[in-house]
Amino acid sequence: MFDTIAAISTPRGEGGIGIVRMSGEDSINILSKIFRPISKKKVEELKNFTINYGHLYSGVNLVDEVMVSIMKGPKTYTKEDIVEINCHGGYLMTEKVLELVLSNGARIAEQGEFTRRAFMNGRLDLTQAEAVIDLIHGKTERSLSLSLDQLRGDLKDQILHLKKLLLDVVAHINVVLDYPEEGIDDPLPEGLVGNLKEVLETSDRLSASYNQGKMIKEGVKTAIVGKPNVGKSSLLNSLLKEERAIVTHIPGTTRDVIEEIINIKGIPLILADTAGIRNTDDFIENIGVEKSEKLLNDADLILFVVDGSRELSEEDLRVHNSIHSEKVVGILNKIDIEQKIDLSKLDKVGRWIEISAKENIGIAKMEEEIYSYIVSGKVEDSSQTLVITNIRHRSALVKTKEAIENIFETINMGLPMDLIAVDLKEALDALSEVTGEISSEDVLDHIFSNFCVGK
Ligand SMILES: Nc1nc2c(c(=O)[nH]1)N(C=O)[C@@H](CNc1ccc(C(=O)N[C@@H](CCC(=O)O)C(=O)O)cc1)CN2
Ligand SMILES: Nc1nc2c(ncn2[C@@H]2O[C@H](COP(=O)(O)OP(=O)(O)OP(=O)(O)O)[C@@H](O)[C@H]2O)c(=O)[nH]1
Ligand SMILES: [Mg+2]
Repeated sequence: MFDTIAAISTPRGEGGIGIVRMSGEDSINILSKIFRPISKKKVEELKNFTINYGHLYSGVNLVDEVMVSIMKGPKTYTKEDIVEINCHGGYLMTEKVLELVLSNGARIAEQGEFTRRAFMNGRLDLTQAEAVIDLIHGKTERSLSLSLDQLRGDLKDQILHLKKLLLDVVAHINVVLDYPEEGIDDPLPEGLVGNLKEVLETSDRLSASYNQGKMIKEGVKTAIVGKPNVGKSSLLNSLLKEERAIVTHIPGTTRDVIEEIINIKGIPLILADTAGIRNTDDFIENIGVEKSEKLLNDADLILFVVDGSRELSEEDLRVHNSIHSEKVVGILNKIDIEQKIDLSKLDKVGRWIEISAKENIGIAKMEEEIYSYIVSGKVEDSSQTLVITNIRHRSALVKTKEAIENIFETINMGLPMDLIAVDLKEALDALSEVTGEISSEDVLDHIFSNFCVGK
């Protein structure tokens, strides 16, 4: 049995209501020391799954007028007894209510400790617990919907299904080993080879889905680069539909990196407008240029902007030389005025999108093209197929896949079947890591430390 924990579960600051939550076997006893229901009933007599109006007292002193939810385990969020005190919101009031339960026997909860208990007590598996944190951090509709699928248990069910397929193979091998007359040298039955194939295909598909999942969850780091004065800041402003960055006719206007987030069809783009890249004697501008070049390397996507109304220059070529062709989209700006540029030397750019940032021409089409560029080949319809968003899951699924590949090698070489037992165990262990059936304190500490207090 764990001790009784307490925390403020609502955000700090002023709000209509604040919730102080307790979980553990002492919760109701602690409540009985501080809560007087208006019904005059004793706290112990209050019915399970009720919400009760009354007052909190510290000794004889009134602390607040509250509503208290009583939920007795095991059918609760943590499977333990839970008491939720709904007090008046406000920084000081919620703090005082928390102090009151702490001074009556509860201990302050660590980050994520309620959800950790839900996991330890078996109400959630680790993928579901991770989904809870993702829900709280989720910033787009699509990331919320992936987290909700995971909280519902979609990934857990898939992993348990894969484990079941492998356990069938394990059972067969154990029989062969126990009764050698079955023939260790006989090939694995067709059906069980099918099991292994399914595990291989699914672990491969799921681990590959991480690229898409990461993009939906964390966004695409997008750097807007180009030589000075081509219209990078104007482009940022037109994507944001807001005059965010300073635009002037003077080259070298932007010095620092300006970061803003936009959302294209549910995928966050973390846009960075950068200083125009050129050789300059200006000390401050030079720092900006260095930052721009660093961003070029870190970005998932580069919007390389050129000015169509001017001839191609050495400065354009310098930027062109420092970009990676796999992640660049060309933006041909200023198409509203006479065109002079020859793009043929900029051969790292596979696709050019024509716009006028100043006159707002081609912006919607550009968003479409950027979207299709970032999702090309990477995104399936994520409402239909399972997508993972967590690198921990990906590493384990890659381990699974590799273990099964080893098994197929063993089979193809016609080696005795008992040799695959080790790889089977490795695959099963990796799958158990995903669901948390196998987990270390360190891994759990790491996962739950990303939670909010009170979750
Ligand atoms: N006030 C409040 N709102 C909240 C939560 C909470 O803990 N408290 N939640 C916290 O994240 C979320 C809701 N999630 C919850 C998940 C499971 C259970 C629960 O009691 N489950 C029981 C079944 C209860 C029943 O059968 O009626 C169980 O699984 O055994 C409660 C809340 C969002 N809103
Ligand atoms: N005609 C025309 N002018 C544009 C267009 N886009 C930007 N400009 C003008 O080009 C000049 C430079 O624009 P900025 O957006 O500041 O260019 P930048 O690339 O951010 O420049 P630096 O920050 O100095 O690197 C301004 O005078 C803009 O009004 C366009 O589509 N058409
Ligand atoms: Mg600028």
